[in-house]
Amino acid sequence: MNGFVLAGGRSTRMGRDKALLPYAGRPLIAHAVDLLKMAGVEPHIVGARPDLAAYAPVIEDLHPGCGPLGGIEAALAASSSELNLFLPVDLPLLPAAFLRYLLQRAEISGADATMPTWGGGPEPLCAIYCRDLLAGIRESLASGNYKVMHAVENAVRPSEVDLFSVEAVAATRDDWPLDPPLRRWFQNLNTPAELALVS
Ligand SMILES: Nc1nc2c(ncn2[C@@H]2O[C@H](COP(=O)(O)OP(=O)(O)OP(=O)(O)O)[C@@H](O)[C@H]2O)c(=O)[nH]1
Repeated sequence: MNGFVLAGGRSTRMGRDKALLPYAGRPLIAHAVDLLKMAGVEPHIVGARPDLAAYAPVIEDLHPGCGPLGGIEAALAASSSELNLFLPVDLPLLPAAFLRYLLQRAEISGADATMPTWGGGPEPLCAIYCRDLLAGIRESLASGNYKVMHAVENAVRPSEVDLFSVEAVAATRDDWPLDPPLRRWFQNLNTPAELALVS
């Protein structure tokens, strides 16, 4: 299975490139690529980032400037896998055990999209998408709608989206790590203040 770190963002809120931002002594991109490897998927980086090629093969967006949806399009277009795991570059506290669960869940359910919700909201950049979503995603891009959630809903029938609550699943599992605590797993680092909170 292929895994993709979305790394083509502009990091305007952080004020410096998030992919190369040091966290626990290593750049965020290194954490994200290692997370994919620990989950057992083949890592790739998506975005106009030839400077990150030492970490994993880089795939450039086919339609730059469309945000993460442009990265998802390029990844699905290049992928040889039926199922594809996506991760943003700025979630260093997410445990590999959760990604392994996500993969297992997608393989068992056969859903076209497998997506966690956390704190009541969907996490469409930390999700598994079937390659067949490409056509629907391209329709959204062509119509100028770059919202990932909208594009996924457009690309699949609701019955084919497996949207599940991380908190509800966590309550049933005793093999998920307690450190970092669940409330921090999806804490993405958008601003210097958010970075300071986890440093
Ligand atoms: N491939 C690709 N990835 C993107 C693009 N825009 C954002 N991303 C990635 O998507 C994830 C979430 O992006 P955000 O943090 O919301 O956006 P950002 O542009 O990095 O940061 P801001 O400029 O502060 O909004 C990050 O991992 C980004 O690197 C894009 O145009 N192409």
